[in-house]
Order: sequence, then structure tokens, then C-alpha cells
Amino acid sequence: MCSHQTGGVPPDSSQDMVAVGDTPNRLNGHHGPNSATHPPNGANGHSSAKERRNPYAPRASDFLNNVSNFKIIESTLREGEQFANAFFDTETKIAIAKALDKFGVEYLELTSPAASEQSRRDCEAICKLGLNAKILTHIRCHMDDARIAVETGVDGVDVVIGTSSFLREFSHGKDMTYITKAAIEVINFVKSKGIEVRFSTEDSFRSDLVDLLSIYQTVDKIGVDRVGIADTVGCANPRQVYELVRTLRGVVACDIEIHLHNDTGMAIANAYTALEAGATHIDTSVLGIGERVGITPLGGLVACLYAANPDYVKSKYNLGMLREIENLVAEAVEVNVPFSNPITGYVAFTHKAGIHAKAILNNPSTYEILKPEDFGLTRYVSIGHRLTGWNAVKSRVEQLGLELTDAEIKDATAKIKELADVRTQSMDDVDSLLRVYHSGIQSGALEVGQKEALDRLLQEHRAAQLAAE
Ligand SMILES: CC(=O)SCCNC(=O)CCNC(=O)[C@H](O)C(C)(C)COP(=O)(O)OP(=O)(O)OC[C@H]1O[C@@H](n2cnc3c(N)ncnc32)[C@H](O)[C@@H]1OP(=O)(O)O
Ligand SMILES: O=C(O)CCC(=O)C(=O)O
Ligand SMILES: [Zn+2]
Repeated sequence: MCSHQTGGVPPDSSQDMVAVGDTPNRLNGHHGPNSATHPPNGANGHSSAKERRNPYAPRASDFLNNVSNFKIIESTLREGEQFANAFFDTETKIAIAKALDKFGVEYLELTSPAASEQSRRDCEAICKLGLNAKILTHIRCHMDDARIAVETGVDGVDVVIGTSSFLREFSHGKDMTYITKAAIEVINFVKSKGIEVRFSTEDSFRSDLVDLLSIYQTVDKIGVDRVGIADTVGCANPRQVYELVRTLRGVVACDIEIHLHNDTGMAIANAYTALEAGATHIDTSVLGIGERVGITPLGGLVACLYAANPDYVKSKYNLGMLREIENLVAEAVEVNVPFSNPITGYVAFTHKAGIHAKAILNNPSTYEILKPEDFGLTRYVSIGHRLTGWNAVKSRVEQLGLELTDAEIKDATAKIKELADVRTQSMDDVDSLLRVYHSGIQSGALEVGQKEALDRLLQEHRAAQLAAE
């Protein structure tokens, strides 16, 4: 495992690619009329929703749909602590809790105070921080745990018990009659303390539907604040999630939370679908950490819901903090942010192929559904490779303040490709080539198509550089 990472910044960003939006000063040049840094459509070049209506875009019109009306129950400090690499000392827990609170999640779920004496003390300490987020703790459906939980100062208690035949037989060994009785007792007890209570069935998607609906109906009638569905083994697909949540929505009046494991890579899609079907609360953890491969990742869920309704997501959460939070947690559990992570993966906003680069430079909406600037991040266009095109090179020529005709730029592009067929060219390599090409043209030492003359100029340039070093 590696220890440190820097999500959101391509590793060689200074080497072989250019940040679109770099200042003229830094690039030692000016912006021409078709400058790559000033796409034509609006401030950031993204078209407005009205301008480009997509018939397949998410619809919020369905009366059950909560895609633009949900709350996040952030469980890094509970489910996340179940991640194989996790050990959070008090200081780290507090740092994570504060960061998530600043980000704007509505709830923080903490490890059961019954787990250990330090867990109980940490739970109390986080309750005393006076955060905006409501603090929940997560317990077994048992009075012993409930008694400890309500003394910690939490705003609510999340109660869970397995209902699938697997867990009834091999975990707690209790039948539905016992489970229902225990649920009623624990819920009434927590309610009597004047705090929120949620009841959840573990392994819901491998439980009997009649059992599930029956127990949810019972706890709803006695005034539980929320019921929870859990895809504990990550076996559910979006259609199954939609059907179960929608069915439950017709049976209970209280809020519906969903907890989704990512064993088959479905956790984000399933969370989205659950909201479409009427779920109100989604469990997340930073980077998805949790048991095995974990649960719905906070960043991935935010990306998905931002794509559906950017204004709503921007109004709720401090999106510029996402990278910092992921780095904080990644460091705490000694993992890297994955290269392909939504939003913060180091290539999340890097465009490479010439066809993409041209369109992106004209209007970023062509190949981007998320605006990097909304997350405090930067878009990059990679140039020094064999898939480059003259439009990307032209944008660099303009950023460098060089004056070349289109024919000359195409000629220089051919040279970049030739060199990049041998090895990827760093940004410095590209810049040197363009400067040498430009001065060759200016001095009359070079004309379009004079390959050998260009090779000679480049060799002279390299020799001069070596001598200077
Ligand atoms: C799917 C999930 O992630 S659920 C949340 C998981 N979280 C945790 O496990 C929190 C950390 N856990 C712990 O610290 C410990 O497991 C404790 C303190 C909860 C219990 O520890 P122990 O008493 O030593 O029991 P152990 O962990 O070996 O077994 C779990 C016990 O809880 C019972 N149990 C399991 N799930 C539940 C439940 N949802 N409700 C009530 N009892 C349960 C089991 O039957 C078993 O009881 P037993 O002592 O009669 O055998
Ligand atoms: O309490 C819940 O809803 C979920 C518990 C859990 O972590 C799981 O079932 O995977
Ligand atoms: Zn879980």
C-alpha cells in the first residue's frame, strides 16, 4: 500500500499537458482571438441546460423521485472503520468528522459505543463538537447496546438486525417473531429518550419480502423515524433496488434509508435508483471504504447526483472540499485515491485524443458532464503524444504567444507525432519544438515541409541547451 497521493492532479501535468485556463503570464504568451483558454459558450464554455436539452437526462418529474431531495448519512466513521486498513485514533476521527461537517453532509454515523471503551469515548467526544451534522451511532437490535448508545449524547440511533435466512440461522439465530419483539422494545426505548431512531434489516435483498414488509410496517406504526434497507453483500441490481424501495414506499410513511455494498460495482447506480424510487437517505463513506470493498462512495455519489442536478448539489455541499476530504481519509487508511475515481481521480479532467481536445477547447460540455471548476479542480489537455491533433497544438501555440499559420501548425504537429511515436513528449519538449519551429519560420531558415531543416534546427537547439547546462 502507498501512503500518500494527490488526487485531481495529473502526475505529469507540468510535463506533457497543459491546464486549460492557465494564465498568459505563466505561459509567457497572450491569448489570440480563438484562444484555447476562452471557449466561446459562456464563462466556462459549458452550454446551459436550456440550450442543449437531452431527452435521456434524468427526470425529476416522477412524484416519487428524490434525486433532488435527499440526505447523506456519512458512515466513514462507522462502516469506514470496518475497512480492513482502518484504524482511526480520536484525533483522526475528529478531523474526519469536522471535514465532513464542513462539506455539508446531513448526518455522521459513528461506530457503536458498545464496540469498545475508546469507541464510546470517541462517540461522546464527537457529539460534543457542536457540528451542524446530526450525529448517529449504529447498534445491534439489543437493549444492552441501546442503553449505552442513548447515554453518549447522539442525536439518533441506527438499529440493525439481520433478516435473511443466512443471518437468522448463522449470525444471531433469532426468528422473525423474536426480531419484531426486540425491534419494538429497542425503538420504544430510544424514542423515549427524545432522539431519532432508525430500524434497518441487514441483508434485506436476501430476506423474504413478506417478512420485510411486515416488520417495516410494524416499526413504522410505532413511530420509527426511518427504516433502512441494506444490500449487505452487494448482490442487488438497480431493478431490484427500484422494486424494493418502491414497494416499501407504498407501505411505510416514514423516511427510507438505503445502505449499499459495492461487491459487484453497483453501489452508486443502486443509490441513484433508490432515490428515483423514493428513498430519502443514502449511506456513504469517503472513497467507499467499508467491509470488503465497501459501500457507495461519497465522491462518486456526489458526481452522479451533480450530473442529475448540479445546482441542487452545489447548493447543499461544499464541493471544493471533496479532494481534501478524500486525501485525508486516504492518508488515514494508507491507500491511494484510485486514478479513475470520479471527480478526484488524477485523470478525471484530462483530455487526450486530438478529436476530444479540439471539441473540449471549443466547448468543455462536449466531453465533460462535470465542471472541474465546481470542484475547485482544473481541466487539462494533453498534447505531446501520437494521438494529438493540430487544433490542440494550435491552442498551445497561441498560449505561447507564437504566430504561425494553420499550415505551419499542421507541419509542426506532424513533427510532434513523429517524435511521440518514439516516446511521449513532455510539455517542455513540445514548447521547445514550437519555439524552434517558430524562430525557424521567422528567420527564414525554415518553410513548411522542410523536414530535414527542422531536424537540423532541433539538433542545434538541443546542443545549445546541453552546452548551457
Ligand atoms: C453488516 C454490518 O456491518 S453490521 C455492523 C457491524 N458492526 C460491528 O460488528 C461493530 C463492532 N462489533 C463489535 O465490537 C462486537 O462484535 C460487539 C461488541 C458488537 C459484540 O461482540 P461480542 O459480544 O464479543 O459478540 P460477537 O461479535 O462475537 O458476536 C456478535 C453477537 O451479536 C449477536 N448479533 C449479531 N447481530 C446482531 C443484531 N443485529 N442484533 C442483535 N444481536 C446481534 C450475535 O448473535 C452474537 O451474539 P452471541 O454473543 O450470543 O454469540
Ligand atoms: O444498518 C444498516 O442499515 C446497514 C448495516 C450494514 O453495514 C450492512 O448491512 O452492510
Ligand atoms: Zn455495511
